[in-house]
Amino acid sequence: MTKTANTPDKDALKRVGANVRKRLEADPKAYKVKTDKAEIFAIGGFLTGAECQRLCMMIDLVAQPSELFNVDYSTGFRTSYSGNLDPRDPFVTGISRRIDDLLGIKAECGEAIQGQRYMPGQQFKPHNDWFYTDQDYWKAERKRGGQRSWTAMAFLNPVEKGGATHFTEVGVKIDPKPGVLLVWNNALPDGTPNENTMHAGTPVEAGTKYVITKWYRTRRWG
Ligand SMILES: O=C(O)CCC(=O)C(=O)O
Ligand SMILES: [Fe+2]
Repeated sequence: MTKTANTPDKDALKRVGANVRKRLEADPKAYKVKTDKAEIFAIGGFLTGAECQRLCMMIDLVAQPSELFNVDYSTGFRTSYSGNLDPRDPFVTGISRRIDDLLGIKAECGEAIQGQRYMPGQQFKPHNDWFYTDQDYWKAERKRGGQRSWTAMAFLNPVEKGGATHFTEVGVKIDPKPGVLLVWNNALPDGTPNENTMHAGTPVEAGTKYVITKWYRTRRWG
């Protein structure tokens, strides 16, 4: 078998990686994390304070234990509460479009925005957002959009203590700061999954942590 056959969506991941990279590198608001292991960018002030507050309220309405209500493929160590935001809500649609525009990825490739809330002691242990294509779940995911390309994640509130996003292989910890959007390429420039994107939501020690995440597929999602 060829390498491409072993790495589904490789060419598409390579193409979207290059497009998004070019766009972010030309964006003065996007700060690139200084590492050659992964493509990670931070955009400060992506969401206003009012938008963050509204999103936190919406998350409280939909949040359910992540491990019970979401098929979590990559880890059994996700103790936060989470839930999808209603994609038909005009406010949610607006936020979603802004993320699509920032990255220049077609809206149809984006999954529904997921909200997540961590209380003290809760965490999301180290995992990759890309799918392991040798696992059973891949049979379904292959047909509903395929491999994940980029991830966008925004912090919505200040956390009293803990709750940093830790890229364990890169060795970078990003403290929650409301309105900051993190985006990263789950693939390498050649379109293969990047093991160095392993990351964790470290335990919240005091306070509550709210985030939204939007994962993009290489093809139309759903
Ligand atoms: O909460 C975090 O810092 C990480 C969240 C995360 O890894 C995800 O939503 O995929
Ligand atoms: Fe993740």
